[in-house]
Amino acid sequence: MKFYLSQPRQQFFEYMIASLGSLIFVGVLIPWFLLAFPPFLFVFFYLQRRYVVVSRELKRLEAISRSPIYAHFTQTLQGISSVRAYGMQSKMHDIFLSFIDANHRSYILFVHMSRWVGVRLDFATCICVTLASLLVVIMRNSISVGLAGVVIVQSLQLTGFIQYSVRQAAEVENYFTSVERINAYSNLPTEAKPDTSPGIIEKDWPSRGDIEFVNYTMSYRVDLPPILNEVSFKINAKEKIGILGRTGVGKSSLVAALFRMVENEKCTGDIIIDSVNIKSIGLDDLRKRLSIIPQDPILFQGSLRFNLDPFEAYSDVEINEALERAHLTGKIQSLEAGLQSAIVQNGENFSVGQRQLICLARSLLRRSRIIVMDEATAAVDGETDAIIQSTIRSSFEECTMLTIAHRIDTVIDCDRVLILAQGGRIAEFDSPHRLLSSNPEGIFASMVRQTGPAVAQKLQKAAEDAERKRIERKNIAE
Ligand SMILES: Nc1ncnc2c1ncn2[C@@H]1O[C@H](COP(=O)(O)OP(=O)(O)OP(=O)(O)O)[C@@H](O)[C@H]1O
Repeated sequence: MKFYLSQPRQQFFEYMIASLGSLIFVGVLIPWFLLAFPPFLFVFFYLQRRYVVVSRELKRLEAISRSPIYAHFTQTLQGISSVRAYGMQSKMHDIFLSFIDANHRSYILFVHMSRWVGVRLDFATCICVTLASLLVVIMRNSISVGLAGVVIVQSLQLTGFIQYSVRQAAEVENYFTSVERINAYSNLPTEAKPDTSPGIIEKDWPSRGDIEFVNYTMSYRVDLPPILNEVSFKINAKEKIGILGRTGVGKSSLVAALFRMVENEKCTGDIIIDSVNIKSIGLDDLRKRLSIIPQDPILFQGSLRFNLDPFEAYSDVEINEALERAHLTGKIQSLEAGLQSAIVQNGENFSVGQRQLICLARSLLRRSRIIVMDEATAAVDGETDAIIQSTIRSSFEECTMLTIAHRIDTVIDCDRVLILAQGGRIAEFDSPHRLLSSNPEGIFASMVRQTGPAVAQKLQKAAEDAERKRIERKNIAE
């Protein structure tokens, strides 16, 4: 920005002063030139105005059509293994070329426009210099040969300077489309303000961890149909809830609603956590108090320590303890720099399983009362899944947990499973054992049956065991 704005401006002033000097010089020697010059000035600026009106729009179109090229290129690189696996190389190549074509349509017109104005400015310059030369010839008796030469050179310089100034002024205006784009991005509608919520929530909110959805409806945009439809259910503190449903029924949307990721006029109803309506508190407050271990674990470029504790709120001892509970101590000890080890963009120097465990350690460190796992073990091997499950059982006993699962065995020992059905409504919500025994024709029972007789039997046994343990725990607590 500095380059585009300051350099042309500085040059513009330099050239204006030089042009003025030349004009005064030529005007003193051949005053008739002063009369002939203003129409040329008018022609120069007329051409500039005509040029800018079109070139500015072309530059804008060129800039807008350039972003998809970079985005497509980056996305293709990131997903190169999937592109190769599905044999989509030529399709991705064709899409890339179509983006380049779209960009070049405006770019070529922009170059043509520059030539259009260039030819006309050159033509006007030639006429102006020819006129100055003619005036010198007419006045040959009153000025010396040397001065006549200087006049022609100065008039050449004068028109050259003015032509250059006209081009620079147009360039500045064209480059301002970049400023306009930055402005457009900074004025995009943002999510709700992350203001704090003084007096509404306690310092340790949510201290119990019960969650209630009351007639909650959610649409991603006002012009789209609702994904969640008048959903109402209550999760008690410390309960472990499994969320199941076919792909696309809105399991992740339920989590998005809990974190207030989507808010518009078509999102109605309430979500209450520990007697506080989450609508009434600041986003920062809400999101800091909940933890999520997402499907695609996110790590940032920086040190491992920064990824675990970006706000430097915890000591190394606490961080090491969290890493130990997440079964990561061995891995960290094998790294030369320990907690200061570098993590590259997207954490690609760690396997997906290790990234999941780092996210798990992050949640352990924050000691949130409410933990959400969005198909957290979808992309890990059985061994890492077992580590994660055992860490969850031992470390999150006191937390309310919502687990979006794709494997039924991940949620079979949950206190209750919530089955979402098409149309964004709750089809079933009870303990796995009760759903299997009292509703054998239900969705959950049919999901279990689909795993095959041997696995279904195992699952049924696991559900029974979990139910028995739960009753025992309840009796002890009472
Ligand atoms: N950002 C979005 N904008 C518009 N529609 C969306 C968005 N995210 C998801 N959807 C749509 O909402 C519906 C529910 O998506 P969601 O991801 O919540 O389902 P899901 O049950 O979690 O699916 P999966 O098991 O595949 O993860 C889908 O039809 C999806 O296309």
